[in-house]
Amino acid sequence: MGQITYVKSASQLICMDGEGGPRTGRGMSRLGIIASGSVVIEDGIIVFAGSDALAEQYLSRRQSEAEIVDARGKVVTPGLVDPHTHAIFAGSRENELELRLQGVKYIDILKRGGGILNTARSTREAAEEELVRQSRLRLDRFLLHGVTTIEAKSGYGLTVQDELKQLRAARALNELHPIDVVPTFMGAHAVPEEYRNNPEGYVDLVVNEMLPAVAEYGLAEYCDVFCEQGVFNTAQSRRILEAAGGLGFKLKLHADEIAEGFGGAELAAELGAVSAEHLLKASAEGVQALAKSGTVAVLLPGTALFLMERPAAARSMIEAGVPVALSTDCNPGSSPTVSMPFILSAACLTMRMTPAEVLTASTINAAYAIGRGEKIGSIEIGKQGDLVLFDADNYRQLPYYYGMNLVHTVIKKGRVVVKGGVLVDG
Ligand SMILES: N=CN[C@@H](CCC(=O)O)C(=O)O
Ligand SMILES: [Zn+2]
Repeated sequence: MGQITYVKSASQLICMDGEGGPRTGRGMSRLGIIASGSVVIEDGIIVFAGSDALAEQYLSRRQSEAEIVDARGKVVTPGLVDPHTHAIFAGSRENELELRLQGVKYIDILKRGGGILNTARSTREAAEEELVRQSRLRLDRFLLHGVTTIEAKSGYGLTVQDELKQLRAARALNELHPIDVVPTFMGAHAVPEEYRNNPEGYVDLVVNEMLPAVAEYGLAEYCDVFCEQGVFNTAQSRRILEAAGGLGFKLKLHADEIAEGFGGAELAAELGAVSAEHLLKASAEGVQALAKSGTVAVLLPGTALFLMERPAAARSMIEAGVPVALSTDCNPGSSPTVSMPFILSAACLTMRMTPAEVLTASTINAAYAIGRGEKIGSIEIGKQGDLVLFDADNYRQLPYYYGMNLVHTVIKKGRVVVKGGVLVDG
């Protein structure tokens, strides 16, 4: 008999069950709510989800003692999934907030050698253990905000050795922390200072040395590129992503964040990328292309807010049939937050997504954005036992109480890792 966790009598159990594949259109509003619902997890896997009465019947047939988690008065959702982070880094950049408040543009800070290049300096300087130490604290904070899986990109090393170091840190954290970390190689995050006058030379390095090394050590599942005016153009992005695809990486793209009509969404769709991310300035054609290719749009309303920019056109994307996911974009420059609950509020308030849509976008659709839709993102038999218990009467309160953390309990693979809003030791 296995280890059983019995999450008992939630006022609302948000199952997100029933459909294979990421949700689109009206499907994003179907939450699969069970009032007075319970979940049974055995050896980390969900073995029952349904009404309290049926849960009692189910458990009466089992011999094992169950650890009971009282969910009365709580909303229970799948563990939140953050499908776009740059969470493995050293240092911080609060000085840039003040620069931007004075009117300096984010991209101009990068062009002056700050921004991503600033974090690249501190990340290169940090020993691997120090990188793990600083990032681990960030992962603890993610967990306290109900996040049980994150994607994490490299891209603050920008040399072969430092990119590998960052990805090894991600792997170490995946092993030592309850949060699952899905690694993405993003050597093409910025052109480092030593290649300032030879950007093509840096693209050669990414293609000929970094990608093969990352593949050889099995350090990343995805490859991503910052496809943007003044960073990597569409031809360079295509070259890198095609090489990555040839080595077996799945693809992501930072697309259409800053420049209007740069063609990032179109490129992501054409290359069959799993996700296209940011999309603040995506063209109408680009949005149609994403709908056709089934590429998940990972939207980052916190970043738009923090950069004081107009957010992505989530409503048009949902109407066009694009599967939409949400993310913090946790990074030290454009979005220094780990709070998915805040992102849910921001998505409602700045992009007019509904409370039901933002829950779908931060669970099942976010799981599909990182290729984990069959394993996490919903409360269904056979899926991983990752759950969050919120101190709320109903799911609409989650984005409503903005800027508040209502997370009470977090369960990862059947184990209680946050209780009463506090990390559980061990
Ligand atoms: N835009 C590119 N990359 C990150 C920001 C990284 C940074 O500023 O350190 C983003 O997704 O927002
Ligand atoms: Zn990003």
